[in-house]
Amino acid sequence: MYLPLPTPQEMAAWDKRSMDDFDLRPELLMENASREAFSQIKHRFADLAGRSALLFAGPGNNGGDAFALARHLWISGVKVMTLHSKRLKEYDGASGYHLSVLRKLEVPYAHLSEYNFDFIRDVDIIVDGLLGTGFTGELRQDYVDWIKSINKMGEKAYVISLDIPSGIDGITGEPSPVAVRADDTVAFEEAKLGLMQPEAREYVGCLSIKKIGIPQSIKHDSPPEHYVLDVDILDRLVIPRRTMHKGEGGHVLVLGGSQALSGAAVLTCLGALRAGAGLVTLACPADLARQIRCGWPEIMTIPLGEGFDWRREMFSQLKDELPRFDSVVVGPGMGRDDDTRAFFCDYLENVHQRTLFDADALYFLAGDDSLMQRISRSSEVILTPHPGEMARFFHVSAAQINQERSRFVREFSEKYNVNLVLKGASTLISGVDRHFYISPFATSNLAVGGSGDVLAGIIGSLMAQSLSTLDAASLGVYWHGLAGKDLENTYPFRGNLAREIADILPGVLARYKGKKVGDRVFFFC
Ligand SMILES: NC(=O)C1=CN([C@@H]2O[C@H](COP(=O)(O)OP(=O)(O)OC[C@H]3O[C@@H](n4cnc5c(N)ncnc54)[C@H](O)[C@@H]3O)[C@@H](O)[C@H]2O)[C@@H](O)CC1
Ligand SMILES: Nc1ncnc2c1ncn2[C@@H]1O[C@H](COP(=O)(O)OP(=O)(O)O)[C@@H](O)[C@H]1O
Ligand SMILES: [K+]
Repeated sequence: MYLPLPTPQEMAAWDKRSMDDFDLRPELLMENASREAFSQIKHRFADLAGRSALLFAGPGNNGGDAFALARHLWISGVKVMTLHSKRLKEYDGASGYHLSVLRKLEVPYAHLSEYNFDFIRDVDIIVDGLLGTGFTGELRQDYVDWIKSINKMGEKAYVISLDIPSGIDGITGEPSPVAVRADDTVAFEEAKLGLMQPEAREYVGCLSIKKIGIPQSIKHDSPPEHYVLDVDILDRLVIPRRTMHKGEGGHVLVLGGSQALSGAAVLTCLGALRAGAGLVTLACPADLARQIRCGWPEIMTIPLGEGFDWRREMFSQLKDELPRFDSVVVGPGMGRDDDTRAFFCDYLENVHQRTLFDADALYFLAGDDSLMQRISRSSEVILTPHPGEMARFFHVSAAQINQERSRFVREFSEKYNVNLVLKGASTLISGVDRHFYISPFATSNLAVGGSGDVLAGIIGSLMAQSLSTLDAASLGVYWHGLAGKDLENTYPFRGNLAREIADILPGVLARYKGKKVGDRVFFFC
């Protein structure tokens, strides 16, 4: 449901405790790691004998993984050349041990700085064991050159990165300044946080997570801060009882829409209905409600006041009705004028405890901290900003938010203690439990106007179906991402409508729920 995403520091602490508390020798963990990488290569090449492999071994334990892997390839009849970044005598510990075995087997090796890549004609397999979780800062120039050579040769060869593509920052996922472009990355024990960041996507290739024997109790005692959502989050949705009635599906109230932006509110309602809400009611200015009712018979409406504009006094019409709804989504297409703001302020005085704030509601909240104070520490409310909306809370640009997504989300959570969904590729969710949950999906098919309105409807619907707010957010973000990914098949060049995201929700759920994907991160190819 939630796969751990340790930072390099968290991972190093687990490694250390395995050795200190359980006497697990690093040579053993390295052997396990290399065997897992070996089985991934075997999965790609039916017959390994006679193939050629070039292994890049860096100065640390990542290099040691490459030495151990070189042995497995050699024994399988692969023509192996191992390139090491340090002088042979400088290798010690587990890496030194695996190197010594390699030398006894007389596996060919050469010092990287003395090796001329011009001699390489064709190579089948390139192993990137240059740098793993011990990589920090910017790459040294010789590493930049080696990585560029790997990428050049990789245009015609299969490239596998051990643990993480060399050059990728283990936290931010950014190439620093270049990184290996892998076909496969085999992450040892757990995927490192950087691998899930959008910046890392084009380098990681297919990601698989392979256990190397770190005791569960260690991970349990020192859990990481970040997790990635996995496909079995869909199991939170149970098959509906045949005898259920619509009231059991939950009743969502949407407060949104304005003359210029009626579509946003409709898309939210549609998202809620397609995500299984039994009933969806849209409350909006009366003339707008009349228009929407004509086109959308499935959406119930509460026409407020008269005309097309929101007014403060309209809230009195709604106030006593609020308790009959199971959740409320407020903001999509609502508009930002002063009268709308006044209505919104009145709503905040009487806020439904299961409220999702999106779009224009976020605009009002970001502009006035006293409004945020009214909902802060409400464990069941949720805010769903995109980076631009998040930026307003911090008086920075959307680009700055995207550069340090976790930091801003952490600061927001510490200040207000509410649930938050920071949208965009690799959407980040933070619950009042202070953990971070990352969506594995980066897909341009979701980057279309109205897509976020649909998401708000999905999460609102799940909140109305009695999931906890955090589960509703996690499941909603995953389901929405899955729909976007599925649309890639039909619309590889985009062009899908936001309403199509909503329309395929029940279908993708039926197709993917319960699907076993083993140790491969779903759709991370
Ligand atoms: N017990 C363990 O610690 C295990 C570690 N394993 C492997 O070991 C890796 C971590 O090993 P290490 O901690 O030795 O780290 P690395 O193998 O990533 O190497 C770290 C070394 O890289 C060099 N380096 C760091 N930043 C650099 C930069 N900007 N430019 C050039 N060189 C730089 C430094 O010499 C540093 O000592 C993991 O990613 C994994 O592949 C696995 O073998 C499993 C067990
Ligand atoms: N490249 C992408 N990969 C994954 N999800 C994306 C991507 N681009 C946009 N999204 C998702 O699409 C939705 C867009 O929401 P938003 O920006 O609020 O749009 P709108 O206001 O038009 O509805 C969000 O859920 C966001 O996470
Ligand atoms: K690597």
